[in-house]
Amino acid sequence: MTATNLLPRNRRPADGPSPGSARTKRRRRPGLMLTLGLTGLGLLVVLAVVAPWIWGDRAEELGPSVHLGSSGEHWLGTDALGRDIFARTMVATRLTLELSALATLIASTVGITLGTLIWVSGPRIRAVGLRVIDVMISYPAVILALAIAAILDPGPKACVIAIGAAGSPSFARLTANLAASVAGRDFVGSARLLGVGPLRLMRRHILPNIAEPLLVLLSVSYAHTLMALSGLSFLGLGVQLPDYDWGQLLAGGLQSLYTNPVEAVGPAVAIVLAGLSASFVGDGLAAAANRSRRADAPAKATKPAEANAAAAVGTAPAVPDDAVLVVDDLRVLRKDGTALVDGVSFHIGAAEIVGVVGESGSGKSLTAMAAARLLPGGLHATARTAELRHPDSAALDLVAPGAENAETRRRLAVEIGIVYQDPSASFNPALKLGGQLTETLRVHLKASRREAREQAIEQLDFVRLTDPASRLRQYPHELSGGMRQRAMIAAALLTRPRLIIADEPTTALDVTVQAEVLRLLRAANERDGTAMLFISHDIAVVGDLCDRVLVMYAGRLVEELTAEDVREGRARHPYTQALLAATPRLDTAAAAPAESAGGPEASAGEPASAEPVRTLAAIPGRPPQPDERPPGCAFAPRCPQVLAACHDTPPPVHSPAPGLSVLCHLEQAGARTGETGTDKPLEAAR
Ligand SMILES: Nc1ncnc2c1ncn2[C@@H]1O[C@H](COP(=O)(O)OP(=O)(O)OP(=O)(O)O)[C@@H](O)[C@H]1O
Repeated sequence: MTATNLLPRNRRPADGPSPGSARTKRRRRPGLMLTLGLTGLGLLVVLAVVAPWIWGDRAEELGPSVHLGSSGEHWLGTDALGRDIFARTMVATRLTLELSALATLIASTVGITLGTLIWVSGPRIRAVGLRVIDVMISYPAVILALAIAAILDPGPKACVIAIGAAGSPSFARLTANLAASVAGRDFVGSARLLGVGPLRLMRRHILPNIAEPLLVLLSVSYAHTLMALSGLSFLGLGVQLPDYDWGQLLAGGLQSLYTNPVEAVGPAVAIVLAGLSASFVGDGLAAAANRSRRADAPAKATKPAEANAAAAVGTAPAVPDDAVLVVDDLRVLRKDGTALVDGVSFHIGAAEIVGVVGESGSGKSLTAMAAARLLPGGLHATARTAELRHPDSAALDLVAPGAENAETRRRLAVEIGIVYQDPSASFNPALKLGGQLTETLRVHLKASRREAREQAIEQLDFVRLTDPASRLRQYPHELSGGMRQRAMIAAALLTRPRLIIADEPTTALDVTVQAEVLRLLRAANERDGTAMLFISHDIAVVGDLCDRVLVMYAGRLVEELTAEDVREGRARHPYTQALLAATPRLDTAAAAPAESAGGPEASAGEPASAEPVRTLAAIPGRPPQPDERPPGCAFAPRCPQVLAACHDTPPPVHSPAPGLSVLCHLEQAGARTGETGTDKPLEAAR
């Protein structure tokens, strides 16, 4: 395992060009291009407005001298009827720009709507829709426009429709693809939890965040449209006399190309300059966007295989009456049947904080997301029981297929609060904090604007954000990372939820802010009696904050123990022992080696002691991929205490006391001394 693999997702180096690569070089001077483009387009717009007033009469005035060359009176000569070509070129600016704008508007509106519909439809329609669009894009837009224009009657209306229709597939594909990439971000997950429907999700949360690349396409598309319209007019399919645009003028000029070439110069130069200006705006916007874009973390990739059965830790013998979340034999499966989370069972009582700890990829987040009905597309969950319980109403089934309805969404939104890992991805960057914080209260609790605002201020105050009222008017980027995470906690607390899921809420923060965030979570738990599922790589943090700790390895729970056991270092499973051994402690810490399972995460930010007392242990090797789990214990290849049985026999569950369980052959083999407990046969434990 490399050190990079061990890093949390938001700390891994992003894929992208190295400094000095070709792409980086092309990004230079976005400001200059943008300025040139905007200036050019600005001048053209001014010209379009004023030209008919200034040159309108002169452009229509017939003269005795036809096909005149360039002169002081007629800078660009005259046409076949003696009209001044410079004046006509200036006047044609308005019609040319108007028609191009109209066609671009049609292309973008139709395309974005189509892309949105494709994205919100089910996976099958989406796949077919994208395939059809790919085929349409593979035909040059001008050829498509020519075909459409030829079918319709020649004229500007036909051309605008033809070019608009031909340009729409590009917008549709970009919209659908960008929406898919933004859909995985935390704030979209939150919005889904809040019960926001797909169309509103698209309008409010996705479109504003993909506006930038769409804007770039808009400028580039405008340049192409202008060229295409001029081309169709030039071919006689576009603007018809007595009206004229630059394409029309160019067609007239080309008839006398050999006798009076200057006639073609004016419209040709105008077309090129306008096209270049629009392209510059597009390129400048793209370069500026590239510079500011944060690189996305690499996508997770796994290979198909068959699920591997094993005994389960955490099946508490007695679920308390006040349990808020009860999960029994939870599996999260890929479409091919591979279990990413395999047979996880646990419960969280009212006011209890349960920690889940494990290496990257062990299934912590998927377990949590399944509990909030927020699994990403392509995955589904099954369970013997997965319920959010409420003393006054029926339990909410968290995995039942087809249970999505308004009441389910409302209960999920109100009863579960989520705090994500990356504070910068937790809020929609395009919306002010106020609207985002008050949304759930207004939509699901029908609070008035004033009540929702007061609640938001109260929670922001609780998380110790200064001047909470003015924070509501700020955008997320105006807050520091720690402030954003505190605002996220405030957002999660707004409905006074029964359960908070905190998915590595401190991993992206520096060590002082981490401590503050942990204090706030504890305070919220004490104030409201909120149950909490707290996920972390860091077993020391989990031991400090939580009441009970679940240890996950390769998609399964391998040990359940009390936080006191964690603090005292009383782990039974060799994996938990290794995590503890790899965790620096303020009283005994030494530097952690890079190749350790808990090492880099656990040691981040911890001060090393001047007097190293013990060396932190490393766990060689890496966890298996979900489809490569061995038939026996998944930890066996890395286990320092491995037995022969570990390699090919699934380990049994051993429960030495209520609330304590461990999935390990060592317990049954009597390899430990002085322990008491009940070994369950494998079948009984499942
Ligand atoms: N959308 C997905 N499609 C397919 N596989 C996925 C998906 N999301 C996660 N996985 C896989 O499921 C397994 C568990 O992932 P999960 O994100 O729950 O792990 P984790 O313990 O939370 O890791 P981390 O600490 O890095 O967030 C991993 O092998 C991961 O590659």
